[in-house]
Amino acid sequence: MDPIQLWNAIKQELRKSISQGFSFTNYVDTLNPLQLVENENNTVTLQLTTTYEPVASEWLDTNSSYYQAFMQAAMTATLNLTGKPTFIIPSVTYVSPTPTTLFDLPDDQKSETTEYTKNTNLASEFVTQSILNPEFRFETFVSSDENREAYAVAQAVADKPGTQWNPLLIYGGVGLGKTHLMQAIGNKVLERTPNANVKFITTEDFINDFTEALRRGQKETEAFKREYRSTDLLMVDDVQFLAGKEKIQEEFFNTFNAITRENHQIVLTSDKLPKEIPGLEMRLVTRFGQGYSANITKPDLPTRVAILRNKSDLENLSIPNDVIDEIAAAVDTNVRDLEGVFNQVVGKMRFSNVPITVETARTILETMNFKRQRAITIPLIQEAVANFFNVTVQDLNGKKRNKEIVVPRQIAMYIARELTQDSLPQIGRAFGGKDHTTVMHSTEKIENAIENDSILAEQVQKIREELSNG
Ligand SMILES: Nc1ncnc2c1ncn2[C@@H]1O[C@H](COP(=O)(O)OP(=O)(O)OP(=O)(O)O)[C@@H](O)[C@H]1O
Repeated sequence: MDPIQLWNAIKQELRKSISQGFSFTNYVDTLNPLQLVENENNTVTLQLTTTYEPVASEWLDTNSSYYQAFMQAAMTATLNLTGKPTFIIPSVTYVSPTPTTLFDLPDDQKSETTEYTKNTNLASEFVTQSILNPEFRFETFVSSDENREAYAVAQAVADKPGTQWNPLLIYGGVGLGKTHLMQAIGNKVLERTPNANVKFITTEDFINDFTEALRRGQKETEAFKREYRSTDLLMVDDVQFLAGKEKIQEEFFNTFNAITRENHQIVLTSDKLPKEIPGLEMRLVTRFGQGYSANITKPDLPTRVAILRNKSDLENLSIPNDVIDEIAAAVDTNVRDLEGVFNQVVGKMRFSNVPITVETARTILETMNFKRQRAITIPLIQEAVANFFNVTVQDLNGKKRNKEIVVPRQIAMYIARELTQDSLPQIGRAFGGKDHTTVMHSTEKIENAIENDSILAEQVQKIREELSNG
């Protein structure tokens, strides 16, 4: 097979699964076929090159949607070309372009890349380049009760960065849309002010960049500082990973101060409130809390249905309502999982002739280990804890202060915090209208006690198992 002919056939297939515009232009059209290499295990590697480093790193990730889409497309393309599907593996290598950064591209190519966040002209080559996902916009985010506050304040920040809500901290469990909302701010700011110095990075990038700068010496450390501190909008994902890293926290603190001093904007995400992150220095806890902290919780069933419907409309697909209901009812973990199942269903629609019915959806759900399962709710936790300690649910929700009741109540609150997405005030209300500070105090107490009390740790574990076994 000729690599160029093969690549063109694969590209044609990829056009159907990778959204047109930015994604296709950057992640597919910028690749050039080099050669085909046959491997020992009957697979063939298609070597491709790109002059964009971020594109190459995205293709390195075998879990990325581009990589997955490629595998499917290659099967169909080889089937069309040769009559039998062949297992083709993409291998994308970065080659240095003559113009050295995306921003040195000729003007006619610049417009295609404007959605890349612009780093400063000073961009040191070891500092992580920031890329925004162009699909993470306010328009593609389904706003519901669980994220309404975060959505509203994110829009306010995008409209007037560096004014009132600084920093904005978006916190909540995995896969609930924190990064999406954060990048929506970046995309909006860049749309209005294309020259703004907007930087999106993960906490891990910050740690790696700083460590690398230190390793390289003083000049590079200065360059690192200049680059990070001169941003107009700095977005840092997953700041809980700063925990326990003193030197990094010090640098982060200084970066934070330098940016906010200039009235430039910082947006952070975290899996919990800063004061609940063990090993985060008090001065950072205070700084992170000085702007606005907005929580995102797990979407309920109607929201999950709305998210799937929205995705299906955006991609111009006609997925039957009962299929959407089936998926939404079974996948109650987070939006990322919901999208994972949705993509499988879309893949089935595109690559096989099987009609998408509730039955097909169920098979997909089963292979992905999702079945209509009972969600762990606060009432279920209360019931399990009450049975375990031989007290009543009324006791847990009441006001009695004797140890036999107080400890199970604290354990129930602790497990509710751990296994549900409910916020502290929601948990407080479910326990007979207790204040959120009582819930916080109780969960901290159990969290600390568990470390030294193996009996307590075992009791909590048994209740967890009881709950997950249903
Ligand atoms: N309300 C929503 N509307 C539309 N899409 C959503 C919504 N919430 C999440 N998503 C989608 O779900 C996926 C996961 O979201 P995202 O990456 O923002 O999660 P996260 O909270 O940052 O997770 P993590 O903590 O694991 O980084 C993304 O593809 C995002 O677009």
